[in-house]
Amino acid sequence: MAPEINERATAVAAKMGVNLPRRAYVTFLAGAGDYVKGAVGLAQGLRKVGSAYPLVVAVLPDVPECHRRLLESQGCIVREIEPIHPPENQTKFAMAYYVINYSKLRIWEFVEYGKMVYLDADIQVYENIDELFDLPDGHFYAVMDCFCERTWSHTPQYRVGYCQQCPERVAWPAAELGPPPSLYFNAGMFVFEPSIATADALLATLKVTEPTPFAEQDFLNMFFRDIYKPIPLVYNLVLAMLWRHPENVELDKVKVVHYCAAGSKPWRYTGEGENMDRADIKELVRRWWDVYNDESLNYKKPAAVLDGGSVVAVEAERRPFLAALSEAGTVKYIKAPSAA
Ligand SMILES: O=c1ccn([C@@H]2O[C@H](COP(=O)(O)OP(=O)(O)O)[C@@H](O)[C@H]2O)c(=O)[nH]1
Ligand SMILES: OC[C@H]1O[C@H](O[C@@H]2[C@@H](O)[C@H](O)[C@@H](O)[C@H](O)[C@@H]2O)[C@H](O)[C@@H](O)[C@H]1O
Ligand SMILES: [Mn+2]
Repeated sequence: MAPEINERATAVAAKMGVNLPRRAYVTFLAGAGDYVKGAVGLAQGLRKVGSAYPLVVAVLPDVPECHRRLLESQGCIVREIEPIHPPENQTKFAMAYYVINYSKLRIWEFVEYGKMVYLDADIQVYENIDELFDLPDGHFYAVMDCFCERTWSHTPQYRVGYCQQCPERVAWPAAELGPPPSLYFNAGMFVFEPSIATADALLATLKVTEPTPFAEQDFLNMFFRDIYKPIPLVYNLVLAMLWRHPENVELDKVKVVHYCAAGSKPWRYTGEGENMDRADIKELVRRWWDVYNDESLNYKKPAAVLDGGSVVAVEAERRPFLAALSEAGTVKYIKAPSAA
């Protein structure tokens, strides 16, 4: 079912006193730069795989009007969020711009949705992953990260060569360093349940938590440690896995690709940078551009539009689902507007 119909079905069902669990994908956009291409590509990718749920884009105030209109023209639901700044301190973030990523935490306030799947804007979805919404409530689902890239050089695990992706390669030196680190997820993709109580607890805890190099990713790992459940790597292929742990990757089974390795953002890709001249990276970048450039994936206005609270369907697009609702008198068919 197209996301718009799903949205409207939920709205109509709610009017009938039936509460369908509202579900949506959500991404985060900051600044006036080129990450908007990532968000547009993600909207098209989700459409290409037939996702039943809409894409919400949480935008910081510095996202320009033209980028918001562009996202809406691609069927996205644009929601402005207030920035979140971490406590002042001298932390050197792994990437200076990571400081803006704390604002991602605002998505817990999107309580009009019962369950959401967060995806970074540098992620692309190549196979339908709607099944993630059916994972049992009460847990935080995400894919385990890798500690082998230089971005981890500040950590003890990097220094001793330990990685959770292959704990048998170098055993954790418990005698010297105490218990091994808990399972740690990449925060570019996760399944969560919005809640004001959780949003308040996140903000209150952040106020008294020292920022660390991986910013909100470190913070989320600390906050959700007790309910974190790893999900298969097919849901978030952190590109470095291709050269750090190829034995853990079956590329033809991967559903979601996360272009987070330095130099791999498709809209900035030049082929320069470590590992960027690999054939698999070139192919994944090409696939991203195939979706981004596919005009047939552009958003088409839905057949059913809300008109002052009731669902009005355009005759030309009589759809079984809407026809059923029209029997129930909840949908009124109107003549298809003549082509402008
Ligand atoms: O200038 C920026 C930088 C980051 N982001 C958002 O913040 C997310 C996290 O940053 P990034 O993906 O670059 O981090 P990485 O996964 O590469 O470490 C991005 O995917 C975007 O959704 C953004 O919108 N504008
Ligand atoms: O703000 C911290 C960011 O931390 C994560 O990115 C990292 C992490 O994956 C490392 O393991 C990689 O080595 C590194 O390349 C990559 O950038 C998230 O993808 C991103 O959404 C965001 O939370
Ligand atoms: Mn990312």
